[in-house]
Amino acid sequence: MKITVVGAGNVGATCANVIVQQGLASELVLLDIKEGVAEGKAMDIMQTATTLGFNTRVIGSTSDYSKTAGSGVVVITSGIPRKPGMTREDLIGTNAGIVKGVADNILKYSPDAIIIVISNPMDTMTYLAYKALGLPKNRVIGMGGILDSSRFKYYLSQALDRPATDIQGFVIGGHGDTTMIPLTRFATYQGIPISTLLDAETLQKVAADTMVGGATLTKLLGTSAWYAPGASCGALVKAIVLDEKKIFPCCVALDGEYGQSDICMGVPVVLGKDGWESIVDYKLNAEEQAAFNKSAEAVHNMNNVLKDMKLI
Ligand SMILES: NC(=O)C1=CN([C@@H]2O[C@H](COP(=O)(O)OP(=O)(O)OC[C@H]3O[C@@H](n4cnc5c(N)ncnc54)[C@H](O)[C@@H]3O)[C@@H](O)[C@H]2O)C=CC1
Ligand SMILES: O=C([O-])CC(=O)C(=O)O
Repeated sequence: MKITVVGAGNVGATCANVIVQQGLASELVLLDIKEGVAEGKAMDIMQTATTLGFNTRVIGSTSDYSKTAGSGVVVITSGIPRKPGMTREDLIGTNAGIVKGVADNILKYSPDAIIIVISNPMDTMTYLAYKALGLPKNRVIGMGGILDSSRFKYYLSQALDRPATDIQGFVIGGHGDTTMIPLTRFATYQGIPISTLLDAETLQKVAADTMVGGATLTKLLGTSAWYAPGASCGALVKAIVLDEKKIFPCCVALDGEYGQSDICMGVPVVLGKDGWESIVDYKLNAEEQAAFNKSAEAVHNMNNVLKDMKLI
């Protein structure tokens, strides 16, 4: 399958590298507006082919969307990242216009593509892509929940002093410092409920650390993270390309599920060749549903900014 990654910065280039190293694409196009950067990174990745043993053709493009024609999956990472002290929501003024322009161009050349949105504020950028493109809802997916869940499992593994790969855990809701919802009740260590292994105070700290996981990295790095975001996107692409039918929390258009409509938010979905194929109902308790509703209110408020910007 031909895959395009728009934005050849930290996240886009990492994501492209993950996709190529796993042999998920026959051809991968990396596109950026910065003259020569996508071409340079594509060439650099291609020069790992003999060492790592892959045969994907990696092509760089400076703003030439004709090179992306016929892509089956398109990942959108274009836009600015936050700096320490900022929220993801602070990026909307710059990134909304960028995402809208990119999405329009992508659709012209790849009308059948499944779109994965990464640019922040991701829930609102996914909603923008969904509304602006008019694609079937299963073909627009925001990446956030899988990353937040990997951070949740990381913090749980630190608290338990056990490997993160032996831990299951999901984060749903918005992809914001205050809107994400680590589902502590559902977290398990090889089938054992984690609530029986860690005290309530530790669990609360794990949830709080998870929610500000991106901000913590931004403070350390001076810009936001890229290895885990790139790997997370790679896992979503893999599930689509290989029609895996795996469950990942992704930001998708809700139509009554989890009590919300006219919004894109993180819920567990089954991913396969058609994009997200169904939403899994975790049957939230009253407290979890209240948190989900509060999260949705904040996301709706951000989505309304798109109307003020006359983008939808
Ligand atoms: N959803 C998630 O979980 C995550 C989202 N992000 C978001 O992803 C975005 C990218 O982050 P980074 O890669 O770290 O930033 P970066 O600054 O390293 O790269 C962004 C790239 O987008 C390019 N770009 C800007 N406007 C463009 C346009 N119109 N067309 C094509 N390319 C364009 C820039 O030239 C730059 O190379 C940010 O908005 C960040 O907040 C980052 C990590 C995780
Ligand atoms: O923290 C940020 O701004 C980037 C992001 O979404 C993440 O790493 O979760």
